Order: sequence, then structure tokens, then C-alpha cells
Amino acid sequence: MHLEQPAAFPQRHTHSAPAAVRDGDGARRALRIGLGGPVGSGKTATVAALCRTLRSSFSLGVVTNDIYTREDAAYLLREAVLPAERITAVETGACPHTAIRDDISANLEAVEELEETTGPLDLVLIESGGDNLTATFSQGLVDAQVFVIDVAGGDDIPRKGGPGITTSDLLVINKTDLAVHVGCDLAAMAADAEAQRGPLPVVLTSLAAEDGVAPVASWVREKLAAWPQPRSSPAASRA
Ligand SMILES: Nc1nc2c(ncn2[C@@H]2O[C@H](COP(=O)(O)OP(=O)(O)OP(=O)(O)O)[C@@H](O)[C@H]2O)c(=O)[nH]1
Repeated sequence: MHLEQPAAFPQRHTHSAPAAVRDGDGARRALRIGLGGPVGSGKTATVAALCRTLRSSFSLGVVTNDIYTREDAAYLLREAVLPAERITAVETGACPHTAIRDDISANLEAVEELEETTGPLDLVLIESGGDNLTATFSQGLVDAQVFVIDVAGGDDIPRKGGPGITTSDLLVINKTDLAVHVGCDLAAMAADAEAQRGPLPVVLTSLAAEDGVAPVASWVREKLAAWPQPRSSPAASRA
């Protein structure tokens, strides 16, 4: 889904960081993808579905962010989407965006520890706590970011803009199965999103459907294919 970029299209400031794929020892590090978006839009459900879809092909790790709890990590552990040692939680104790943008040290530590203890990993998914439309990840923390909104939040959300909607590397409009129940015009919502994003991709998902995460998984596979260095053995990440 693409439209030509409007003349007044805002400058991107959160796009993929240049690939710094080697750590201090010259070893390859995992691709880091951040998932942000409003409360309840389906971030954890997307992470869970991505793990189930990709875990047989890639070596995965997950870092979740919650304000006061470890609920998202607990959910992923209960669902056994990955072995327990591959899922870790950061309690932000403040607005979620602080920990993914302003002071990323706790998240960076969590990612690095995951890689040290369970690596080499191909991909680390970092889920932000639910926040508003302004929350984006620091380029120092992630290589690419996905912004998840949902139809139940209102079909005018793409028109409201904000950096997650206009500049994320992938915009996911989730819960399309609910569109009919909340009177959402999916085509208009997608068109508004495309108008805001110019050439940046938008996908529609329903995680209630079997393999509903497929469009996001395809995008992640493309990112992984473009990530330098050979893949490590996927066997260790199988749940
Ligand atoms: N009908 C429907 N429900 C969904 C879909 N995706 C997620 N949900 C449900 O929406 C609720 C919230 O999903 P989560 O994945 O926890 O949302 P989240 O963005 O991680 O929420 P926070 O971490 O609290 O911000 C859960 O009850 C999910 O089962 C979908 O595509 N369709």
C-alpha cells in the first residue's frame, strides 16, 4: 500500500538506524525491532504471533516494557512463545516512552544481556509499554520500529498523525475483525494512513485470524534478509 509522498510530508526522524551490526568484539549482533503503539492495540499479541511464526527459522529474543509490572512478559511466558530464558522484562517505572527514547540504558542492558546469555540471536523484539501517539524508539536502541494501532481506537487515528504513525518503518492497523462492530471504514483508515506516510508501508492485520500476523512476519523476514552476516542455528529458540 503506497501513495506518492505529499509535498508537505513530514521529515522522518525515527527511521532505521545505519546498520551497526558488529559489537566491540567484531561479532554480529541481532537485528533489533521495536514495537510501540497505544495501550491495548495488540503489541503483545503481535510479538507472540511473530515468535510463533519465526521461531523455527530464526534465533529470537524478546524484551517487554511495562510501567509497574511484568505482565506482558508473563503473558508471553504463559503462552510459551519462546523458552523462558529468551524473554525478559523491563519495568520502566515512568512513562513508557522515557525508557525507549530518553533513557534507553535499562533496555540496552536487557538486550545485551539476552544476547550474552542466549545468543547468538538473529532478532530481538522490544515491546514498548502502551503509550500515546507520540511514543517512538531511540535509534540507539532499535534498528527499525513498528507502530501498532487498532480499529477499535477509532478510524480517525491515522489522521491525527504523530511520529509513530507518520515515520515508523511499518504501521500496523490491527483488529480488522472488529471493524464491522465498531463502524470503522477500513479502506478510509488505510487511505488516511497512506496519505500520512508517503512511501512507508502500512499493513492491516487481524490476529484473531489464523496466520493473521503474516504481513508483519513478511516484513520482518525482509529486514532479516537484509541484515548482514549469516544466521545462527534456529534450533535453540524453538519452544
Ligand atoms: N478481536 C481482536 N482482538 C485482538 C487482536 N489483537 C489483539 N487483540 C486483543 O486485544 C487485547 C489487547 O491486546 P494486547 O496484545 O495485550 O495489546 P497491547 O498493545 O500489548 O496492550 P498494552 O501492553 O497494555 O499496551 C487482548 O485481549 C488481545 O487478545 C485482533 O486482531 N483482534
